[in-house]
Amino acid sequence: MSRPTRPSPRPDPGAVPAPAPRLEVAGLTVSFGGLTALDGVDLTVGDAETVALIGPNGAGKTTVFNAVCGLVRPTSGSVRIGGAGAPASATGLLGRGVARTLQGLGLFDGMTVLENVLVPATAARVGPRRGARGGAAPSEPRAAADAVLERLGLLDVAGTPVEALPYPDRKRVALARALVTRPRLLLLDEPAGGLGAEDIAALAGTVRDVVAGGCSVLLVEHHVDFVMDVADRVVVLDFGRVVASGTPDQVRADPAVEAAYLGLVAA
Ligand SMILES: Nc1ncnc2c1ncn2[C@@H]1O[C@H](COP(=O)(O)OP(=O)(O)OP(=O)(O)O)[C@@H](O)[C@H]1O
Repeated sequence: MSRPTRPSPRPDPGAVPAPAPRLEVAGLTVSFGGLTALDGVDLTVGDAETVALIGPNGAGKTTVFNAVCGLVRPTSGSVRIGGAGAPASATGLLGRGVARTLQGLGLFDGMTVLENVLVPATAARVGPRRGARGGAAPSEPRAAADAVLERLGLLDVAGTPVEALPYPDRKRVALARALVTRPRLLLLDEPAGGLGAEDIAALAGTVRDVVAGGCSVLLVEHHVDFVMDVADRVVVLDFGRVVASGTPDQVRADPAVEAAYLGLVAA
């Protein structure tokens, strides 16, 4: 005897749809000629969440960032920021509330600390889509720049040419330049690289403050202790594939991660 079929539930027309994740990467594959740099990567970053992307050199971490920023085109798969496709320009990213720091810092030598930080603050104000991300574009670039320099302890060197500063201070300038636009999604490429223990502890505090303010963070980092300290979730890449993901404790205990990465770091 066949069972009576249960009517499928009808969608509730009054239901509020769940908000899209701040960042959703689905099935992302990127090939450079014959080299598959990313192979079906899935990754999400929720509201006010810190996700770390780790893996050995060449695993594909920076390529994920570049795809999120629209700098490399996916061979297949998708990148969605707040539910919409990745913009293809720097001002488009600013308008969507995305900011990024670079491994190589990318500061403008010959310009002061303040001038460096004013560049995106001004662009966020005059960009074509200001306010499109929900209204956080700084209304007054100078005030926004001063506020972020004070927050990061850089006010005293605001008038100093960036190239005259020691490396840890230049790294903080790069972070200030990203934070001045009050991003909703912050991409940090090796933020702890080249820093000593004291600066790494300060950086961890800044990341926590930023997240407490509602920003989501995706970071690429080789400094495992820093990652385990600040990340809510960790995604491990190896040869362009996700080999593990979970809380820091889950990932630390995963033998595949030990084999692919953590063992190498400890060695
Ligand atoms: N524009 C490009 N053209 C050709 N190959 C590239 C390009 N960008 C990256 N690759 C290759 O793609 C692979 C992934 O590189 P990617 O820089 O994303 O790795 P990564 O995990 O960020 O490494 P690292 O930790 O050293 O920064 C590497 O084999 C790299 O040589």
